[in-house]
Amino acid sequence: MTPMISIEHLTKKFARASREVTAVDDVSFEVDEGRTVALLGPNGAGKTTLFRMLATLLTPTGGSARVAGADVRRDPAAVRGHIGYVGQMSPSPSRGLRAHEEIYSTALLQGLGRREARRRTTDVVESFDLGAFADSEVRFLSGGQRRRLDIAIGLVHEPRLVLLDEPTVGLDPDARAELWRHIRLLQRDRGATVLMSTHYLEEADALADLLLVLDHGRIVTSGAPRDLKTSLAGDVVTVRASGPGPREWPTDKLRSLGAVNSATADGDVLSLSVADADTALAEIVGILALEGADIASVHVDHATLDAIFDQLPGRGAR
Ligand SMILES: Nc1ncnc2c1ncn2[C@@H]1O[C@H](COP(=O)(O)OP(=O)(O)OP(=O)(O)O)[C@@H](O)[C@H]1O
Repeated sequence: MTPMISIEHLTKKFARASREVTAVDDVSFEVDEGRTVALLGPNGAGKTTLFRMLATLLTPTGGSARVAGADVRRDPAAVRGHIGYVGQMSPSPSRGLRAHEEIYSTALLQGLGRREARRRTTDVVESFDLGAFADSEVRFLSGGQRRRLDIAIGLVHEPRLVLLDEPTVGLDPDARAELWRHIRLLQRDRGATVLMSTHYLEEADALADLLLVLDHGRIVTSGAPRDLKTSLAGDVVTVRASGPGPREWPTDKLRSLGAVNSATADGDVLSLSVADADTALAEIVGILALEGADIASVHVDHATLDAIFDQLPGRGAR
C-alpha cells in the first residue's frame, strides 16, 4: 500500500545574508494511512519548514516528499487536493468576510459544489462549536476563536492528510480538549492521517501513535510514546516498609528480575527502576511477600516524555 507520507532525504537550506541555514537536514520517514504522528522539537528544529514543504508552500532544496504517491514538486495540485494544512500563522482574512463565509469560500476553492460546501460548512461550524461567532467578521475574532476557525477551514474539505502545526497554541482548556476529541474522531471515523507538531508533551502522548523528535533539522529519535518512555526513561517504583526495626530488602533477588534495571535500599525505603511498572509490579510485590517484607505503601512514578526530552543531546545547552 502506498504510504500517506513518504519523505526521502528531504533537505531545505535557506540562504541568509551572512550564512546558509539548513532548516531540514536529510530527513527520511514514512507514515501509513490512518496514523497520527507528532513532530516534537525545540524552537527552530525545522518542524514548520517540514510542514511547509509537505503543503507545497516551500520548495525542497534536496530529496523528495510525496503525499499519497503525489510528489510535492512534480504534482503540487494533487498534493493540495489530499491535504488540509493549518499553519501557525492565520492567513489574513478576506476583507469583511464573516467566519462562516470564510469557511464556505474555502470549501468552494477546494472544488466542492455549492450545496456540498454549504453542508460541510454547517458541519464544521457545529463540530467546532463556532456557532456563537459564525456571523462575526473574522477580523473581530479573539486569538483562540481565530485558531478554531483556522482549523475548521483546514478540515472543511475532509482531507485525507491533516497537517496541524501547533494546533492548540492559544486555545483555552475547553477548546483544547475539544480539538483533541476532534483529532481522535478524524482518525477513528474518517481514517484520516494526521501529522501534527506540538510543544506539549502530554498532547503528543495522548494523541499520537508515533513520535518523531527533530533537532537541528534532523530526526534524533522516533518511536511509539510508550516505547520511547520505557526504553529511554523507565518507571520508578518506591516501596515503604511498615513498622519499626531494621530492614533486609531482597535487592539481589529483585535485581535478577528481567524487568528491574536497578534496586537500591535506604532504611525503610526501597527504590526500583523498571522498564514498565504495569508489568513488573506483580513480580516485585510477589518477591517481597515471599521474603516476608512488611509493606506500608507502593508508589509508582510513570516515566514522562519530559524525562526523554531532558536526555536529548544538546538539551541542556538550550
Ligand atoms: N524563510 C526563512 N529564511 C531563513 N531562515 C529560515 C526561514 N524559515 C525558517 N528559517 C530558519 O530555519 C530553522 C527552522 O525553522 P522552523 O520555523 O522550521 O522551526 P520550528 O521547529 O518550526 O520552530 P518553532 O517551534 O519555533 O515553530 C530556523 O533556524 C529558522 O530561523
